[in-house]
Amino acid sequence: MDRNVRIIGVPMDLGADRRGVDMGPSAIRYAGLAESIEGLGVACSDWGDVHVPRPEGSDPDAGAPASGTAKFLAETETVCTRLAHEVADAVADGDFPLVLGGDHSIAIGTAGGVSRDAETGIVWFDAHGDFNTPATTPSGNVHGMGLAAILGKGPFADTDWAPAPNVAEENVALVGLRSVDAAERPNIRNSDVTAYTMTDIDARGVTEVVTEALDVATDGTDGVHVSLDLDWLDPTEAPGVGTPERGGVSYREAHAAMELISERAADPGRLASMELVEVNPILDRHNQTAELGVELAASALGKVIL
Ligand SMILES: NC(=[NH2+])NCCC[C@H](N)C(=O)O
Ligand SMILES: [Mn+2]
Ligand SMILES: [Mn+2]
Repeated sequence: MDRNVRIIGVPMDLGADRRGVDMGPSAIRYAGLAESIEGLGVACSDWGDVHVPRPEGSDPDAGAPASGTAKFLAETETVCTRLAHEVADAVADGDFPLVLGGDHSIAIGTAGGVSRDAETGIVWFDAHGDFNTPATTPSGNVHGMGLAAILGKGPFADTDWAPAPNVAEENVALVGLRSVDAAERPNIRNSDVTAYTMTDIDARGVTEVVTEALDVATDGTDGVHVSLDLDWLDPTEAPGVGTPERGGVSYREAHAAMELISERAADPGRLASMELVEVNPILDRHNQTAELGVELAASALGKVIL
């Protein structure tokens, strides 16, 4: 990593059903994130947390579109707008934003900030598509809608805060899909994002799939945002997540993917930003999932075995 890393925490849990994911940033810091980055010879500064309102006293239906459901959408807008400013500031200062969630709804803020003045591709590592809209969501949870919001799908098209300013659908790759809701499936199929399921990884291996995903995200863009939902990994490796799904990638496959990202982190199409989301310490075992997040971030930022 050729830039200073700027850590930005977002203790957000309003986009998910399971409380506790708001403690993710603390758990990841406690697992030694800054020390691990500095150990690579990369300068690192921790800018603390973006303020997140408490759910108590908030009206979950405020801000929801006229048709459909999206819980705490008004608060999500506030948090993501703040985060987008923080991320855009970091980029303008020449720093590399490393965002710690929080639930995956915060990706709307990260993507909005990093793409403010730059064409940005996204590699979205996730068991889920996060491609629901308020019209198709089975849960009303915005963490299942983040990617659709970034791409301005459904009612998100009519908002000025959700669609990322410079992200083209053609430059978005989903990697590791294995849980897609029935009504979410056509949203993905009818879009121009490239989706790699676990079946693709079974058949072709993680190296080939991630190499191709990076081709998608770097083609004609200024940089790539890596959005890493820890439920991308198998729950045996990452038990501390709110929506675990069996059949995820292994520990070694995850490192292989991050090492590929690091190799491709040079201009053009360089690594622009990264986020670690969905770490829930209440559901974790001895902070295993937060520690894994730290390890994977280090691999993405240049850590090698030898
Ligand atoms: N970022 C996540 N963990 N998303 C899980 C989404 C689960 C489900 N598809 C929903 O929309 O409610
Ligand atoms: Mn997920
Ligand atoms: Mn997700």
